[in-house]
Amino acid sequence: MTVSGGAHSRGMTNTEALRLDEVRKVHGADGNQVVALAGVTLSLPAGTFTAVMGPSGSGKSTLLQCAAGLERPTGGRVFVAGHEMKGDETELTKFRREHIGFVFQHFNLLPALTVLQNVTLPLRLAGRRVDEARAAEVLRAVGLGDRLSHRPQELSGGQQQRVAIARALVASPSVIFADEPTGALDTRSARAVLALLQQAVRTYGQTLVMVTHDPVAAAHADSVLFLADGRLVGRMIDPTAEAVAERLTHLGDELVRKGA
Ligand SMILES: Nc1ncnc2c1ncn2[C@@H]1O[C@H](COP(=O)(O)OP(=O)(O)OP(=O)(O)O)[C@@H](O)[C@H]1O
Repeated sequence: MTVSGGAHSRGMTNTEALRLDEVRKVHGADGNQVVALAGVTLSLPAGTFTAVMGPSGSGKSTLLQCAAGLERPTGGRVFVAGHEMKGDETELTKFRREHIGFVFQHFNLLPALTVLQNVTLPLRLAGRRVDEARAAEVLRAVGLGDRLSHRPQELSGGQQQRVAIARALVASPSVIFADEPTGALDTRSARAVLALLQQAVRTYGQTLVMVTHDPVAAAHADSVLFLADGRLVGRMIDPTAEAVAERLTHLGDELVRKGA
């Protein structure tokens, strides 16, 4: 299946933020190979929020890693904001620093740095001008304006994840990739983080791709892509948690019937 996002329903521009052309990823050596991605083609417009779902082992993390330039595909091509992601490790690192933001399940904040320093670190690493006033403004927007000089361990899990979101937003990347961003949070903090991610897309026009196992989290996205056996097998626009859960159950049934 090929997925192509149309003009966005809220009237956003249809600039392409992410494109994958027949992306394949094979892990392991000859004789012991696992096909994690079996040729994925998709196009996501800028300013959209996309969730990626599928059974365990269906290739979600691999898709995210390849799309974000953290893993090299075995075949196919990845374009971010019209630029093909290619080159040696140094070029890829530079490309990621300029174009890609990350939000991880376990926040990945540096414990020795303050909240403000954590948020400005990607700009420093990229050799970009550090505008502390803007960083503080983004931290205020995520509800942490009074925590700038705190260390991550002085914050709750939900607050730490909001710092990580501010860190991703401050660099204005072409795409933010979030891997199970609410996986380590209680329900209430998860809801706040999801609302914030949604706001980043709706208010700032950020493009966001989120891997999740949770239909409630996926329902915050504009559309959900379903993966099975390393292939895109479906797409749902304007998802509800119930509809996503039902689609996932049927996906599981289909795989059981096929003997996967
Ligand atoms: N480094 C690796 N070496 C070998 N096989 C791998 C490697 N990484 C992933 N795989 C395999 O590739 C397939 C896809 O894995 P991936 O982690 O992308 O799935 P996933 O959908 O994210 O799973 P989960 O929901 O359990 O996190 C699986 O069969 C997995 O075992």
